[in-house]
Order: sequence, then structure tokens, then C-alpha cells
Amino acid sequence: MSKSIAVVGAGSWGTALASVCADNGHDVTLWVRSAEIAEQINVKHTNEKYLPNEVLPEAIRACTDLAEVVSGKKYVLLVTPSHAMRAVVSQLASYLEPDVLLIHATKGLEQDTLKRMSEVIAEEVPAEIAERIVVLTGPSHAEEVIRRSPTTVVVSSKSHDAMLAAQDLLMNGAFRVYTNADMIGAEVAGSLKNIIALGAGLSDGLGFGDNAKAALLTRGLAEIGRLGVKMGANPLTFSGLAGVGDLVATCTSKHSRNWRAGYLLGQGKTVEEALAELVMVVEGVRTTSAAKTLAEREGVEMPITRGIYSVLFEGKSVRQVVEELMGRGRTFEMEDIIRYRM
Ligand SMILES: NC(=O)C1=CN([C@@H]2O[C@H](COP(=O)(O)OP(=O)(O)OC[C@H]3O[C@@H](n4cnc5c(N)ncnc54)[C@H](O)[C@@H]3O)[C@@H](O)[C@H]2O)C=CC1
Ligand SMILES: O=C(CO)COP(=O)(O)O
Repeated sequence: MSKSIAVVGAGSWGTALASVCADNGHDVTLWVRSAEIAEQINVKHTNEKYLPNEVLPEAIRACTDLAEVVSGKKYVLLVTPSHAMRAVVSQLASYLEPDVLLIHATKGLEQDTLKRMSEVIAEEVPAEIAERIVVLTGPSHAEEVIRRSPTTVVVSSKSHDAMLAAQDLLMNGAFRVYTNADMIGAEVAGSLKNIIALGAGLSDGLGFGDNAKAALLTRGLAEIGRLGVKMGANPLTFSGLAGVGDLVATCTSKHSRNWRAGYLLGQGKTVEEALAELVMVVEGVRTTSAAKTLAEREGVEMPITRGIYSVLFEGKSVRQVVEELMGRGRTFEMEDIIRYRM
């Protein structure tokens, strides 16, 4: 049955998810900040800034009025960058239906509070809506989803029914949606893989080889899992789509903005120069800072995150960081998950 869906955020990911919803036969209203982009979507059915050369389904209607976009909708997808989530949700909260299903697809932590996106959203909406928030995460580059290239993602929620409703809404022959009840793990894994993607880009930009990249991915996932488990996540989530799946997709893809930013840094650009070259959001930079603080607060060792933080925020050279990482004391590979388990 066709449903009316609001998608909040018309960057590359919001636009691609709007297209998935349209492919599933639903009416989609997409909140766009820029009147120019809204007109382009409505008239030419394109979003040249965020998904150049792609034609969007005609069932997507763009609108710049946030209240109008979410009013009366039973399904709202939140796809803003993490730094904008609280402000945007606080603006739309009073227009939400009491039984609305909120699905967020943002990967990041709130900078000041170190909260996960579902926690941020929950603080801004009524309790009965907050209980049913869903996160959508996993290996899913917008550039491939818009072309209907086979993609698998995972939805997670404290509410079993909400998770199943999100799966029903979004699943189709090119977009396979799994469920996982571990919301903490899904959000931590999806957010923190961007730090490792920056590291993978740095490694490639410096001309390090496949051994270095494999080490980064594997040890990076180990430290993400350590923090996640300390926060209450299920360790198995880190070997699933939200964990290893998204880590591989992001660290090895030409589409990844985080990988590209790292690559430019590895080639000698400053953080400001690298970010200026990428039109789109690079979540990993803010996430590195948040994760470093979170790790200190939780007493969890995250040497790779700490090293990338030094490169991004303390002007340390990558070579020095690599020397420090390689020169650390001897450790037992599998100790961490056991030691940090709650
Ligand atoms: N692009 C992708 O392939 C995927 C992205 N994501 C996540 O989705 C989230 C959104 O990313 P993208 O759509 O890729 O970003 P993007 O860079 O393509 O677009 C950003 C969008 O956010 C809007 N925006 C920027 N600042 C804002 C503010 N202060 N208030 C409201 N809106 C603002 C922009 O107008 C634009 O529509 C991020 O957390 C990202 O990690 C998750 C999976 C895949
Ligand atoms: O999360 C993503 C793919 O799953 C997109 O990663 P980037 O933000 O690095 O492009």
C-alpha cells in the first residue's frame, strides 16, 4: 500500500533514500534547504550538487517548508549531517504525528554531548515517539543506491515492531534491509568507521601498502568494538553489516568522502584545504574528536583514533603517528573484547 513519507535532508543520502521510497511506490516529500535545489528536483528531477548526472523518480516532491514536509506523515526519515540533527529535529518536533515512525540514517555523534543520534532525537521529541526511533546504517554509498546497485543495510530500534515496520517500508529487490536489535552497536559502528576511513585514506595518500590498510581496518574495528562493548553494544554487531560491512565499503571506495579527505591529507593538504575540496559532509573529522573524548571518559584504549586525532587537531605528522603506533608495547590480539566487556 502506498504511503506518504517525509525525507528530511536532500544531500546525497537523503536524496538516494527518497529514491528508494519512491521505487517502493510511496509518495515522497523531500525537505530541501535551498529553493534552487528544490526547483531543480521538482522541474528537472535532478539534484546536480549532490548526485550529479542522476535522474530522480518523479514521485519525489521537494519542498523548503519543514513544517509542511512532516505534517500528517506517518513515516519521517531524518538524513541531516550529525551537527545539524538536534536543531532540525527541534524545529520539526511539534509538527509530528503521535504515532509517526522516525528513521534516522545519520552517521556521527553529537560533538558537545557525545550522544548517539537516536539519543539526541529522543531528547527533542515526545516520549511515545522516542521509544520507536529506528536507525538505518550499513554499507551504502548513495551513488550506488541511486543506481539500484545491490545494497544491504541494517535497521535497529529498541522497538521490535518499529524495526520491522522500517524494514517493510524500505526493502526492495535492490535494497535488502536486515534487522538487528542492538541499536547501540549499530550507531557506534556506523559512526566510528568514518575515523578509520580517514586513516585508510591517509595511508593510501602516503603510499603505504595493502598490509597497512588491512592492519588499520582490523585493529580499527577492534578499538571501535571495545568502545561499543563498553557502551553496552553486542560484540557480534561489529562483525555484521554495520561493522565490518560498512568499514570495508568506506575504507575501500572511491565514493567515500572520509577516505578522500584522508587521502588529500596524506598527499600533504591541510585539514581546511581537504575539507574545502569536498563539497559534501565529512563526518569523520568531528567524530574523531568526539570518539577520542568518549574513549577517555570510558577509559577505553583507542590508539588509532588517538593518532588520527593528533594528525587532525594537533598538527602531528602521520609518519610520527605511525611510528608511535608501531612502537607500542606488546599486546594480545583478542584480549580487548574480553577485558572491556561489561
Ligand atoms: N552519502 C552517503 O553515501 C551516505 C551518507 N550517510 C550519512 O548521512 C548523513 C548525511 O550525509 P549526506 O547526505 O551524504 O551529506 P551531503 O554532504 O551529501 O549533504 C548534506 C545535506 O545536509 C544539509 N545541511 C548541511 N548543513 C545543514 C544544517 N546546518 N542544517 C540542515 N541541513 C544541513 C545540506 O543542505 C545537504 O542537503 C551523514 O551523517 C552521512 O554520514 C550515511 C550513509 C551513506
Ligand atoms: O557511510 C557511507 C557508506 O556506507 C558513506 O561514507 P562517506 O561519508 O565516507 O562517503
